[in-house]
Amino acid sequence: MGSSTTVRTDGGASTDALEKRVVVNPESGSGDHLDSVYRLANERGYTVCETDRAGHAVDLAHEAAAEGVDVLGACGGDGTLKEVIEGLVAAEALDDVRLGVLPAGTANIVATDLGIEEIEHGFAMLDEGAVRALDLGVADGEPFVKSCVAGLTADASAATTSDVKERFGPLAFVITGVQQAATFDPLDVAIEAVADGETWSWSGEALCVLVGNSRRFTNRIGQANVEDGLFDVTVIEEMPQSDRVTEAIAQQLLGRDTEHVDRLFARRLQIVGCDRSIDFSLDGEISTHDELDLQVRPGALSMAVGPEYDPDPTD
Ligand SMILES: Nc1ncnc2c1ncn2[C@@H]1O[C@H](COP(=O)(O)OP(=O)(O)OP(=O)(O)O)[C@@H](O)[C@H]1O
Repeated sequence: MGSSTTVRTDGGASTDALEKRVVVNPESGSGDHLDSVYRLANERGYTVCETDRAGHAVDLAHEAAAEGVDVLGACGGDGTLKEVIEGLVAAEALDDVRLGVLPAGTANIVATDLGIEEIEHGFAMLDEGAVRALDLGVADGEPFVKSCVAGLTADASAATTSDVKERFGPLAFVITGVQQAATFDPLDVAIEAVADGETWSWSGEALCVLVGNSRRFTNRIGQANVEDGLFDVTVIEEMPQSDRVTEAIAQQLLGRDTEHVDRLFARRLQIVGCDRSIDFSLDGEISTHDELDLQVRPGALSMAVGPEYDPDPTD
């Protein structure tokens, strides 16, 4: 199967003859999904491979590709999906595998963005739903689907407890971020972005740089356009403490542009830490870099989506 735009919708060829597998993280979310995953997988002709440690889904996805699996479910949260994609990238098998997320994590942000409601729905969409060619983000060779975040929110996302994540979902990161803002040391960064042949440069003190692939962070948080070949980039400048909560509320809840927030679209982006290395959160996984080069691989993922998925969400 290639990565053409809409590969198949309801009523297309049956998946019965295809090799189908699920990679499942038994520990993700509330950790009580394994029985139903085995039952559904059995009913639908999928083999199941369980992870037994962090990072294991990378190897299992790589093996699945090497063994000729055509349809692959990633069952867990955003971290498990990221690892599965990493395995497919390493196996150079993105073009050969139809991928689906079977949400069993805590926040399940990517599943929500793709309109996949829960595990059984994920199986149904993987077997019978539409498959779209979605952009993949790559940061210094490492793939990500949802976002790459530098600064305040990277700290916040590492510090956010699963209890808070469970209660507030995507807003948890913002809430924790605002709580931490008082003690946060801003980033001294230089950013260079390219879109449509034009270069945009910014340097100065920022609270955070938010690079969304399937996710946007400003003008109401939610799904970004994940088929436009562009990142949705937000730079939140250092600002007086008194403005922070007001601007967060204006951006997140009221969907307004504000003075200290810059937003642009880019297909390539370089972020350099000028006075120290920067912590980046790549789909929730933290790593430290002096500089990071981000690129979009347009339409690289063939992913099953649900009926609520919007190929072109408008502001
Ligand atoms: N068997 C395992 N034991 C312990 N950790 C595991 C195991 N399998 C995977 N992991 C790790 O668990 C981490 C969290 O998984 P995941 O992100 O899928 O779930 P979550 O954090 O509950 O959900 P979300 O990311 O949607 O909030 C991942 O970083 C993954 O590497």
